[in-house]
Amino acid sequence: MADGRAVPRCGGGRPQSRPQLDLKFLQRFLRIQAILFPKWSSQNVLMFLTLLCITLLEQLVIYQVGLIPSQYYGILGSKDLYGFKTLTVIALLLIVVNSMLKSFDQFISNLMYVSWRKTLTEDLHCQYFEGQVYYTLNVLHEDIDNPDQRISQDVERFCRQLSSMASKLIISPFTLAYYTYQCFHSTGWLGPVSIFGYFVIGTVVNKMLMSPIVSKLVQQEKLEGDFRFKHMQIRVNAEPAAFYRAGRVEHMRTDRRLQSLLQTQRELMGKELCLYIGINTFDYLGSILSYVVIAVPIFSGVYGDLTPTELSSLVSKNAFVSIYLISCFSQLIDLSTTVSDVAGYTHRIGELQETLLNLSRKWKDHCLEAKSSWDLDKWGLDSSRSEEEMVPEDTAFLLERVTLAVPSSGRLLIKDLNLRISQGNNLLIVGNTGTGKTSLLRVLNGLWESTQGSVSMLTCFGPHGVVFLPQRPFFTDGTLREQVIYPLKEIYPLSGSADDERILRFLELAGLSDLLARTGGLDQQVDWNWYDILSPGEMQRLSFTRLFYLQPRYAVLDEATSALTEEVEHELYRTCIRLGMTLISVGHRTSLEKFHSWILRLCGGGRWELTKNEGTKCLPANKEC
Ligand SMILES: Nc1ncnc2c1ncn2[C@@H]1O[C@H](COP(=O)(O)OP(=O)(O)OP(=O)(O)O)[C@@H](O)[C@H]1O
Repeated sequence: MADGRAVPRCGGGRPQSRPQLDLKFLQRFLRIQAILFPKWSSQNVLMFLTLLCITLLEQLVIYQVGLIPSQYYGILGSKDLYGFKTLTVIALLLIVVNSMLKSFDQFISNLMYVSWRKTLTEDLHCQYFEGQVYYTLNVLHEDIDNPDQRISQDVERFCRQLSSMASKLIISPFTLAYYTYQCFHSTGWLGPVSIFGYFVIGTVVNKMLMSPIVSKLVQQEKLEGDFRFKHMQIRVNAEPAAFYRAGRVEHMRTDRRLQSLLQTQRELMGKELCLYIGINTFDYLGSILSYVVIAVPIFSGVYGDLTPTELSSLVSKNAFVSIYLISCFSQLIDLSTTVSDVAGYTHRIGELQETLLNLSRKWKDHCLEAKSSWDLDKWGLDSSRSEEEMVPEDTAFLLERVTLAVPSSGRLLIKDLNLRISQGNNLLIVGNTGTGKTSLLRVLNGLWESTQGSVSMLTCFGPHGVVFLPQRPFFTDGTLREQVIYPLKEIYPLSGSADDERILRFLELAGLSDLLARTGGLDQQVDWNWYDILSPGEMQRLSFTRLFYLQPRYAVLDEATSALTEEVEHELYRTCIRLGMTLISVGHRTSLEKFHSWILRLCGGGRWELTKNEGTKCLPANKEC
């Protein structure tokens, strides 16, 4: 049996279409935007307007700062001391205002980043934690890799990059419109048309250069997740690895993942190099284009009647507006690397959203079909069940001709199983390794679907219904009380000292009285990992304390005493029965048989045998077992 430190695999990843800057990207991007901006709330509008005002002011100040050098030339040339002092004061003021505006611009972008990250992550969490979606995604589903990394790191980077572009994107329509008008005013249609044409060419070239970057970035993020997962695996399994003296082999395997990540990063950099060359070429060609725009009317004789002085002043004026218009476009083109990053993260988040949506839809359909109480949000407090749904009163599970196979390989585990689990009829499930004992419990729990037949759970989860103790004990971070009452969020049904007394009594019954001294109290915050400080036996005892506390009508125990002695097992089982629980156990020890009135033996290949504990009672279809 694995201990609770085992972590799920990072996901294989079925081949997906190559992520590109295509329609799929646009769909995914717009879907994310719909989450970030569900409506124009007052907060969103205020943030947008503030950022717009700041960036507009910034542009104005930058323009004024840009004029200062030429004013200095004039003042110094005419040796105007008063003018020099005044201009210096103005320059200092403008610099202070400019730096403040820039800082506020950055500050607001950062606020937007936090707000977007919150909104997007919470939205993903809603779907991820709905029903058993996180289980299906991490344990059964292989469509996408590293969902944890997508929710944490990819969302973070997406929001960071998007916020860094925000102010430039917000201001660009205004500056483009203003300088296009100015350019048209100075150069006629030739200036704006040639600059816009140049921008279109630059965009097309950049798009071609960006597409391979997007797919490489998506690949790099997957390898980044796999590398981090490897470290997490070592972190949570440090002790077993150390027992094996596995440092060298783990070093080699971790390095292998690192090498593969670095190789992809190098390839990504190679592709980015082409994009950088494209961007820089566009920037420098743009500066020449402004003079080409001016040169055409000069050489075609449009300004033939102007004197050289008039012509140079006209050139200077026209060059300024066209250079500025080109620089507005260049700034947009310079965003190409950020846009390709955003596109990569958009694909990864989009894939996750689609998978989550798909799984949560399936889960809802499954719940509707099963008409069961598998909705854990109503944990133990399910009052929505109608009278008819509760019948038969004493039945917890009803299985009719259930066939069960391994989801990934389709290997047959159980065929045509009929079973009614009712109050007072304790059932022991036995069988060789891999015959499907835990899988049957997964089906009872609703984690796996049966291939054929119907499975009905006619009770709810929690104190009034059924509690599962999984094969791997699970502990969350938190106090001793939080471990005992898990997964209830607050104490139930008693409060205050009465609840404390119950917990202390059950800790004693489970043989864990000393744990209270170790933690320093029920509500003492502990900074340790429960898996590191408890032995496997203690973990199982603590799981039983939880069971005693919740005191359900039905307890499903998957090898829950495998790390304990037969005497301790005897005591724990006796306590469960004294507390009125009906037990469904999976186990290998014959010592367990005396607590169960029925024994279901799984024989592999779909065969099974159900016997009353005093004498064997084989069902005809399976009597060859
Ligand atoms: N998430 C999974 N994906 C694919 N196959 C799985 C998964 N979980 C279990 N299996 C396979 O299903 C089969 C039945 O597993 P199950 O855990 O039910 O065995 P078991 O009878 O409880 O064994 P044990 O006595 O060792 O606990 C095994 O062959 C196992 O490898």
